[in-house]
Amino acid sequence: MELLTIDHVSIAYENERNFAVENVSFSVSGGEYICLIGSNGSGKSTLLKGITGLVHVTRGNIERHVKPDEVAYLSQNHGIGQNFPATVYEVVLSGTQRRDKWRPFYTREDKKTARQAMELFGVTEFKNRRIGNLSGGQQQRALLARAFCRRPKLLLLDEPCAGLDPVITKEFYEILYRLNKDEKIAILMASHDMEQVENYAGRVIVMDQTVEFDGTIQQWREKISEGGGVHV
Ligand SMILES: Nc1ncnc2c1ncn2[C@@H]1O[C@H](COP(=O)(O)OP(=O)(O)OP(=O)(O)O)[C@@H](O)[C@H]1O
Repeated sequence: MELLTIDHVSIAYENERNFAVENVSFSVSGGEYICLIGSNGSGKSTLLKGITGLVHVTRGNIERHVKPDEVAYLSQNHGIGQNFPATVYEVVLSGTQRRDKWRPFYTREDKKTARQAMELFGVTEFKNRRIGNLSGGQQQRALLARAFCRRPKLLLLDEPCAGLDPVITKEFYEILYRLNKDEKIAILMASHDMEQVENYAGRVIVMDQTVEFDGTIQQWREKISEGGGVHV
């Protein structure tokens, strides 16, 4: 089942002749694990923001064949302010609120979902701590637990492990892989971490404003060995 169709999309921030993303087309199907790779400034984050609606798509069209609540987005860890006035439990629980069914209270079912998500992502022990007091990796896990509460079909991730140590990073990618395999959540992730891309991605899309390559990791390796690689 197709979740997302990106059709000849171009995105410019200011000057309409200076595109950060240019004429990009591809689609994402249920259960795929796709890594968007490319050098700094190649348009990966911009494309993800275009998909989420955070930036305006200048030309072309993005069709989402899923409800807005079925898409979750997690960006780079910029560190939540220490004084952010919510505990891990409150942040995770807020993920159960759906835009189409807003309620002024949480049900017993919502609380159970939040507890399960905290357990799954290993943040139960921090549940009463302010999220801003956690380490970067713990915060990212809590935010992923929050995203998971929505039962998303598609998870968009923008370098979610930037700045995290290698052990935490590996753990985080293992969680993502499990989500993809066990829960069949499709993943579209911008990444510079080629080890993770090699280990987990079923498909890689190489960007340089436009799509330079779209295929399996094996096909990508072959292209590189033939000398056709793009610097990432
Ligand atoms: N808010 C903005 N206003 C103007 N230009 C922007 C803005 N954000 C990004 N750009 C420009 O758009 C282009 C694409 O940037 P983008 O952040 O999408 O690349 P990226 O592939 O995600 O890079 P990185 O790997 O460094 O995160 C770059 O030239 C960048 O300078």
